[in-house]
Amino acid sequence: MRVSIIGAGAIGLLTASHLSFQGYDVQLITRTKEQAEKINEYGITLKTEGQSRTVPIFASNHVENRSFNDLWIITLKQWKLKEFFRDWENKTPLPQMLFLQNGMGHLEAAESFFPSAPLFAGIVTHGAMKLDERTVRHTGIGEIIIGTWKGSNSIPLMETHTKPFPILWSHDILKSMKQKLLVNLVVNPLTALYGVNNGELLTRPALNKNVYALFKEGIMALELPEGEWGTVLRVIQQTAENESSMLRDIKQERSTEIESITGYVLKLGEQKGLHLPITSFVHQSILGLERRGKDE
Ligand SMILES: NC(=O)C1=CN([C@@H]2O[C@H](COP(=O)(O)OP(=O)(O)OC[C@H]3O[C@@H](n4cnc5c(N)ncnc54)[C@H](OP(=O)(O)O)[C@@H]3O)[C@@H](O)[C@H]2O)C=CC1
Ligand SMILES: CC(C)(CO)C(=O)C(=O)O
Repeated sequence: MRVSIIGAGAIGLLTASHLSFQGYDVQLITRTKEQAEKINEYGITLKTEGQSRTVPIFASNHVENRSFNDLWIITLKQWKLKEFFRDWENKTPLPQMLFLQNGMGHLEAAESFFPSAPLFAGIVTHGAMKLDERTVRHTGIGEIIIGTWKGSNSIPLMETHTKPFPILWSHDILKSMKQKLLVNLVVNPLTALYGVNNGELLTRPALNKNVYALFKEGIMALELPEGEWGTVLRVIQQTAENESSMLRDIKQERSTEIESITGYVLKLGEQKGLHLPITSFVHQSILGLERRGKDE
């Protein structure tokens, strides 16, 4: 199967190297020509605990042989998706597309831009950190869960339960997305506000209380059961050493995905007439930090 991965950041590099190990014919689409040249010359180096493996991958800063691709995996940040949608709107034929973003709302947007393309939603519970243009560290072993969003029920990637890169198929992807949204609602803004790794949310008792308070608002808005606390704890433990993607964005003074995570939950709460003061507080706080680099 020929797979193009759009976006060579942490998740793009991680996914490209593992799919290549699994035997897929992978093409990686970078934003810059320089990054593509580096990857073509030296390959991708994947670092895990005590191990380092390099794999040759073909990279380019534009999509080549569009019609011969079986699948595109989009690993751009949420705020880059609009540009991607506009670039490919009204262009046919389009291959199957799998979106791996955190947050919600992007699949509805994709559907309106690509009404005839088969769309898949995916959630990622791995932790990954891009160390340089061609090197990624797998900081937490999780899984990728995929489900149909629109148009096709055939699995775009083979299901595999093998660690360190399991790919699982969900028949209720919306539920899986809500569960992941709950994790990101709690972990991402709090780690970004306190400047701590994911694991410290649990090991510092004072922070732990805030994690739980935010979780309570989240399950109310998303109509999820109290038992989801176990899911939140499991992902935090699996990615304990990881800096959340939002913490990294704040540190690097980039935009965050706050609107697709906390903003989405606040809108949902508003529609349901719910009072979500802690969610609202962290939303405003992240917006404040996000603007800091831009305004000063
Ligand atoms: N990292 C993690 O541990 C996890 C991340 N996720 C989610 O996965 C998604 C991706 O995150 P992550 O990989 O960390 O983000 P990164 O910022 O590391 O990667 C995004 C990549 O997209 C590239 N890009 C931007 N514009 C274009 C373009 N026009 N064409 C091609 N590439 C482009 C960026 O390039 P450049 O840097 O050159 O601008 C960057 O390399 C997010 O939604 C995130 O929330 C989910 C779970 C865990
Ligand atoms: C799973 C988790 C919380 C890993 O850090 C993540 O999704 C992120 O950082 O955005």
